[in-house]
Amino acid sequence: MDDMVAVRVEGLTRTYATDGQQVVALAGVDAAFARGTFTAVMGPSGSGKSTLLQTAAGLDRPSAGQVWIGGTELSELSETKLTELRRDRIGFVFQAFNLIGALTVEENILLPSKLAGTRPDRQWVASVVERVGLTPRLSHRPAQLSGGQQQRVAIARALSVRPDVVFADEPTGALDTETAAEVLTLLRSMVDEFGQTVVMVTHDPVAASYADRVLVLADGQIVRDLPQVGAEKIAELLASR
Ligand SMILES: Nc1ncnc2c1ncn2[C@@H]1O[C@H](COP(=O)(O)OP(=O)(O)OP(=O)(O)O)[C@@H](O)[C@H]1O
Repeated sequence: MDDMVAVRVEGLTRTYATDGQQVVALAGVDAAFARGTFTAVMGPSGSGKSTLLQTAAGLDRPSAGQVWIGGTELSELSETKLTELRRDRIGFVFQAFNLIGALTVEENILLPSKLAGTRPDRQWVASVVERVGLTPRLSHRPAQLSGGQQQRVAIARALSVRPDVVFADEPTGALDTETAAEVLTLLRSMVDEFGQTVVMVTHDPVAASYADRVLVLADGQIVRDLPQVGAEKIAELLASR
């Protein structure tokens, strides 16, 4: 496996059986995500974006096809190994922040290392915390923070283990425009300054305009794979389908 590739999926297929009917959520997707890049995954509701993210992140098993995180192929892994891989090598950022209210900001950020029983790289964590602007807030609890600040905690937590990839599912969906721009600028800087890899599902062409690459899904397939073309052009492309 190419060292420059953070995530690769091949023939990724996910079908669901509901009421005796087969729903094809992903219909054989092939894609590679290079290290140090920021990709936006777009497409209409029901096109398979969340399913792509969930299967690529090892949260859900595909019906067929393969996923590699770094050099590791996931289908052979036991549930325990898969859980460890998710914890140690993948960062997650969700629309709803998903922080633990009873823990401080610092404890939330260090939680993945704590769960792994590993010693965090303090210098790395400090530089991430500094970059997201949370150094003065480390002893606060999530409820004492604004939505944008909470999402910055989630970003710092996702990056704390220096993952192979950060998967973000509508990370700005719950934020106002200005706060969303701050969060997207931060994700962008994590890629540019820290060489991290981000794959982000979004409905918002402006959010997608922060990425290097835009993948558009329709009916469980990639129908467009574009370099960054700007928010206006992205909105046009989505409307033309
Ligand atoms: N657990 C499930 N059981 C049955 N069908 C499902 C399940 N999860 C997803 N699907 C179906 O798979 C298809 C793709 O869903 P998915 O959530 O990946 O789309 P999406 O592009 O993320 O949509 P949205 O933008 O609305 O979140 C849809 O037709 C959906 O109804």
